[in-house]
Amino acid sequence: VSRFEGITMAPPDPILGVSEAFKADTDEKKLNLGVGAYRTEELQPYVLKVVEKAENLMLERGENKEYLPIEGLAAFNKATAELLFGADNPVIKQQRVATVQSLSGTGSLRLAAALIERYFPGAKVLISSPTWGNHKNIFDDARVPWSEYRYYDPKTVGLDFEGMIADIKDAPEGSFILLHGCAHNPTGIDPNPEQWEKIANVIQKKNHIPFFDVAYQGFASGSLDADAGSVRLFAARGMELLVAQSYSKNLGLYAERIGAINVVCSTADAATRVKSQLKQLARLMYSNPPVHGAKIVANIVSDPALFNDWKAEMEMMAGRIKNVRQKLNDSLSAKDKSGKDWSFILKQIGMFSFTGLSKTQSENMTNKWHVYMTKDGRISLAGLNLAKCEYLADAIVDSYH
Ligand SMILES: Cc1[nH+]cc(COP(=O)(O)O)c(/C=N/[C@@H](CC(=O)O)C(=O)O)c1O
Repeated sequence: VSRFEGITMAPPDPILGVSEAFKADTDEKKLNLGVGAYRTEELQPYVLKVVEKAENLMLERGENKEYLPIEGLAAFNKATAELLFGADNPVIKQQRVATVQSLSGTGSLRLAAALIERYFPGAKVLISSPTWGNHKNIFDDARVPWSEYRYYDPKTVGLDFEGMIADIKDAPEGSFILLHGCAHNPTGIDPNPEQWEKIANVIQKKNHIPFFDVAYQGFASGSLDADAGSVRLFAARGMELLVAQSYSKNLGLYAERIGAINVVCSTADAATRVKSQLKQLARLMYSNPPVHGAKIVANIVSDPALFNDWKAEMEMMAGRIKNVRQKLNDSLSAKDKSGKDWSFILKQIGMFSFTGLSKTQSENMTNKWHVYMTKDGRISLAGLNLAKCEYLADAIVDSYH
């Protein structure tokens, strides 16, 4: 008998497991609205043209495969912090940001969780209810206790702002508050500027530490600067904060695993010490990060023409999703005789729509209509095209009532 007999079968991942089930489905009507990955109108994965251009330049230049430093490619770390805060931001000028390239958003969150576990014993993280399916796994594995703050209000299909503020206020002083910088996953509902101000007030008042997860900068609104607004608002108040970044969605570098963890400290000296400890933790986890994605980002951001190409493609991707939102809303309004208001589909931002479909109804979408989505009722509009909106609307109306 095997020595590994005691290892049981793990359940499929709530998000990535949906793609596996989709692939196994042979019905040609099938739709994959599970994983948050951009697809074209032809429902094909998309390699941004600006990425191909950057890679061709890199091939011509010839790149060695030497280890990167533990903290990653210096040119990338500079570019990623400037993209997030703006090159002329005081936190950049005063060298108060500790930036470490890591394995995309997930790796950055996990590295930050290890730092919290090691240097903030007993501190807990507050995460939104609902939130991205992997947040809880990451903090559980790092043995960082978490609890939830109210976020989604099913009655209004909007933000439960009062509940959010109350829960953040009630948290033990010095808690880490995990915030989605833009394009909240899975709800697609973001606080408005006034609400961000109030969120910053309560966090400052309670001496909490803001911890942003920025996985969609530029992808939500099409503008890199607009989507960094919440982070920059908190930084402008002189708050110390953490930000995990990802280039999976906004630059389509999903499989390159390129991202970063940024820790804004009140002094440059503290930032230096924080960076040194993040390096210790990275070394024992994966030693050093992959070079290819870092060079793509650094080459694009440092070349004005490529940078402009990227901005144009981000606007194109964000625009396609907005078109799909409009068409789906129109199809639902035309087909659903119940008078239900579907306009929340237009108000939500980013690649997801939180439909309010229950677990059972979501399962009906898959079993009867071959529409693949996560069991929390989230659909990724990035996996939808105009031609399929009618079909999806039929599936939703059938499943809803
Ligand atoms: C909010 C958020 N944060 C971090 C990540 C991590 O992505 P990375 O590729 O590690 O940078 C994702 C990915 N979200 C999509 C894919 C996934 O679940 O991994 C999703 O929600 O479908 C997020 O939606």
